[in-house]
Amino acid sequence: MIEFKQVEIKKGQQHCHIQDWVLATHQHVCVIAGDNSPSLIADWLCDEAALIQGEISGLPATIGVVSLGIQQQLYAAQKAADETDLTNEVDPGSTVYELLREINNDAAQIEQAIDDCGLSKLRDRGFFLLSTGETRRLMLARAILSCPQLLVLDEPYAGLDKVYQRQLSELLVRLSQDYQLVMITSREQEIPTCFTHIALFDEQHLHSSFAREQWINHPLRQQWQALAGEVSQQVANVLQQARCEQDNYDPLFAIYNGRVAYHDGVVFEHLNWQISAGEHWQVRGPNGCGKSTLLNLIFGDHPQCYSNQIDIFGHRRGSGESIWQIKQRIGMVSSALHLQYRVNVKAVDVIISGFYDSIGLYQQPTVSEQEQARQWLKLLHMEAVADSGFRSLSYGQQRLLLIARALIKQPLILLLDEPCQGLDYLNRKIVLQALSLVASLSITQMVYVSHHDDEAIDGITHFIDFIPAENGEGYRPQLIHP
Ligand SMILES: Nc1ncnc2c1ncn2[C@@H]1O[C@H](COP(=O)(O)OP(=O)(O)OP(=O)(O)O)[C@@H](O)[C@H]1O
Repeated sequence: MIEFKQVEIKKGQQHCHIQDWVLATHQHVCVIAGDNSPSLIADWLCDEAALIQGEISGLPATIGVVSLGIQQQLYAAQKAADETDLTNEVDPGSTVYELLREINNDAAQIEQAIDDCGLSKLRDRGFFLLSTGETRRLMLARAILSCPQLLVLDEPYAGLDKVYQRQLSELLVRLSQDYQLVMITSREQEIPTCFTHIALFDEQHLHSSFAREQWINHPLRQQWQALAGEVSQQVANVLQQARCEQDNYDPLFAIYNGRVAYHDGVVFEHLNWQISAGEHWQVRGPNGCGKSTLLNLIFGDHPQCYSNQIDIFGHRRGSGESIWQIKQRIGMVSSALHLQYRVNVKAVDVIISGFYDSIGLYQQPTVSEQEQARQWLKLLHMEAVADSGFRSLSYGQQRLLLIARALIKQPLILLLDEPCQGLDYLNRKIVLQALSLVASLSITQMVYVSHHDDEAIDGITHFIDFIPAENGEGYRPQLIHP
């Protein structure tokens, strides 16, 4: 059995306190939290956080960890190995197969992990080219290949499409027969049957642990739900008050016969779509169908922007428009942006950087910009970390800052590519309810991506579904609207 006694784990400004916690060998524990503190356990297991007090005993010799923190580590290692700055080429990163072999050389075990995690078509694809869900599946395969006795999974469902969510649940049930599982999750709908116990964390402390059946009526759950309603309303109020006169465009964006393809095949084609005034859209479809690609075509960051016929805010893309003026009217939150945001500027400056569309802050902000950023920190209950470095914060706190960064400039279009990834139970509820208010009050127009049914945003009535093409080559869009 694993035992925590008077433990305090610390990383930067984050703490996790566990007075007394015993995980019996037969228990599979699901951790739910009102903050990101339990992620520090995963961080400590990867030498990314320090045990500054107490004792943790009974840990097995091999432990596998899947977390967004570990993914950031691998991204940093791959970037460090990237020497293309010298050669002026784009580095795809190590291939999926190389990254699996790095963990375990046994060919049969690698094949099993490839099969379990749906990586067979991706074995030769470079790390930097993988989509969000493809990267998550790679991280899971690496953890399984370490043959762990204990598997710690921090938000393993984040980024997985519906098919792989189901496959992961089945896989966890199978793995639970051989390994002990600890899963940190903000998604109560997605707790596989093999989890027998729940541990609740609140305000950086282990609050309680109990049998799974007691969760649904737990008082803390009701309390969090009420709090989420209150805070999300405050967020919507601030956005509504700050609203100023903006130019009107109709449509805001249009793409004609859109197509994206690489040397190894088509991602999607035949996309005729526009965002008309007042519409909010959700883009749906399996991992790798081109959702993030489409959002990057809107944002202007995709290399195939100019081989497509695109109109944005009344300009034909590529007709001499100022890309910065266009970007100023678009807010973006995505995992790719999160991974690229590797500078260690102060939390308050991360929010201000939204005004300048920069990663980091290189200009002297105005007094009004500074005041607005402070107001956001207050709303997010993050005033205490205003001057802390971005990198010293938890993944979820970083994500909240990036959401505020996208909203602060009152964009005409808000691109939200799985915005809730990494948020804890409470903040996920706050962000989703706030976005529902933002959509129904038409404060900005949204293009939203999520794979999770419980992350629906009220007010979104228009959908693009990417479905596999009949000829087996890539995906075809299907537009659904009232
Ligand atoms: N340079 C490239 N060469 C080949 N394939 C690429 C390249 N860049 C991206 N891809 C592939 O394009 C596909 C679309 O990627 P995209 O990130 O848009 O998918 P997605 O629908 O957002 O997926 P997810 O649900 O996992 O986030 C992926 O299969 C990705 O691996």
